[in-house]
Formats: sequence, structure tokens, C-alpha cells
Amino acid sequence: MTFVFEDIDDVEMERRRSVVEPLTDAVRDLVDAVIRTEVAEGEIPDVTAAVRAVTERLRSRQSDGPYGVRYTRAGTGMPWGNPAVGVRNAVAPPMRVQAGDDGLRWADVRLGAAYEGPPGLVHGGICALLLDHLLGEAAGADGTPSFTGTISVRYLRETRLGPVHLEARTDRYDGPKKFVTGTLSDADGPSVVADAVFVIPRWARATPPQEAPQ
Ligand SMILES: CCCCCCCCCCCCCC(=O)SCCNC(=O)CCNC(=O)[C@H](O)C(C)(C)COP(=O)(O)OP(=O)(O)OC[C@H]1O[C@@H](n2cnc3c(N)ncnc32)[C@H](O)[C@@H]1OP(=O)(O)O
Repeated sequence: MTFVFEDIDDVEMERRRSVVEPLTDAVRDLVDAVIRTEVAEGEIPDVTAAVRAVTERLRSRQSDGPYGVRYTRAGTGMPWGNPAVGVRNAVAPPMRVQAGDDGLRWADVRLGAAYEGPPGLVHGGICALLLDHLLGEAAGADGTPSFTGTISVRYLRETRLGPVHLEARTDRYDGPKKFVTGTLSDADGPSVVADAVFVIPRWARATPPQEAPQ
């Protein structure tokens, strides 16, 4: 597992983000359009060829393997291929994680047709993905890296497609273990709750935190 150092400052990172993000948004829009289009079937082969041509153009220069998690000179993470928050990943809704007081992490996300499970409702795996990621961010609020060891997701009721709100925070520590909880709510209130144990991996375990994150 390697974290890749990008020798750039955060101004340059923001510049790169502003270039690539519209492309990712356009692809997200394409995904939604493919799901919902009702154009005549006869148009589909032409559209398919056009999409393939665009893909080929992007593939004319590309890196080997996944994007990885890159870091700028200032230590800002660039998890741009991440399926929950990646600014280069059209699969990601994307979730924009915000920091609140006492280690709170929260996000407001709009989940459209690409995230449907039961009719009109959010797929349970998407709820779990977003919660796992947000709980991971809350676990990381103390500055130490940790991995999901165990996560339990309880679906209180169905979650409607549309705007959802997520919150997570670390409740307590036990050595390298961080006990983190979170909720996902739709317009009618909380619909999914998650409890997880995040564990600081051995290679990062010199001084596990024992205090509440800032
Ligand atoms: C820089 C910071 C920035 C952060 C922001 C970034 C946000 C990114 C957000 C991304 C979010 C997405 C996140 C992702 O997608 S993370 C990706 C999904 N998760 C993984 O791939 C994890 C794979 N597993 C491992 O790497 C290791 O097994 C871990 C690190 C989990 C433990 O390591 P290790 O096996 O060496 O541990 P140990 O033997 O020393 O035991 C230590 C203690 O831990 C307890 N234990 C062990 N395993 C588990 C378990 N599975 N559940 C509960 N507890 C467990 C164990 O009983 C003991 O406690 P005790 O018995 O002594 O009481």
C-alpha cells in the first residue's frame, strides 16, 4: 500500500480540481442520462460509438492501475479515485465531507437514479458505502490513519432517493481501536445508523490517541 506524494501546493491542486471536476460531473450526468433516456432505439448505436470515441481519447494517455491516494506538499489528501468522494470518479455521488466541532464529520448529498435499489429508494449498499467512508473520516479527525475493522449497518426504514444528510463522530477509544457511530437521514429523518470499530494499523501505531479528536 503506497500513498503517493504529489510535489504541488494546494493552489495547484485546486487548479487541477477545477479542470477535472467538470469532466467527472459530465460523466455523472451521462450515467443518469443512460438510465433515464427514452430516445429511439435506433439512436443508441450512434451514441454508443460517440461515447467509445471519447473513452479512446482519454485512454490515449493514462496511468497504470488505480489513481491511489495522493498527498500535496501541505499534506492535503487527493483521494480522487475514491468511490464515495473522488473528484475524478463519476461513481462517487460525490460526497463532500465537512468538519464540525469535536471531530464531527457531516455531508449533504443528492442521490439520484444511479443509486436506486428498491423502486424510488436508495440501494442499501450505497448507504453502507457512504457511512463507511464518513465514519472513516470521523475516525481520521484525530490525525491518525485507521481502517474499518468491523462495521454494523442498521436500516431503520427505507431511504428515499433525493437529498440525504450524513453525520459521524468517534465516541471512544480503546488502544488502537476507535469506536465510531453515524447516521444517514433523508427528508423524513434518520433511516440508517452505523456503528464501527476502526483500527489503527500496526505500522501507524506509535502513539495511539486517547483523547477526543478536535
Ligand atoms: C492521516 C489521517 C487522515 C485520515 C482521513 C482519511 C479518511 C479516509 C476514509 C476512508 C474510509 C474507508 C475505510 C476503508 O475502506 S478501510 C478498507 C477496509 N478495511 C480493511 O481493509 C481492513 C483490513 N484489515 C486490517 O488492515 C487489519 O486487520 C486491521 C488494521 C483492521 C487490524 O489490524 P491488526 O489485525 O494488526 O490488529 P491487531 O491484531 O493488532 O488488534 C488490535 C486490536 O484491534 C482489534 N481488531 C483487530 N481486527 C479487528 C476487526 N476487524 N474488527 C474489530 N476489531 C478488530 C483486536 O481485537 C485488538 O483489540 P484487543 O483484542 O486488543 O482489544
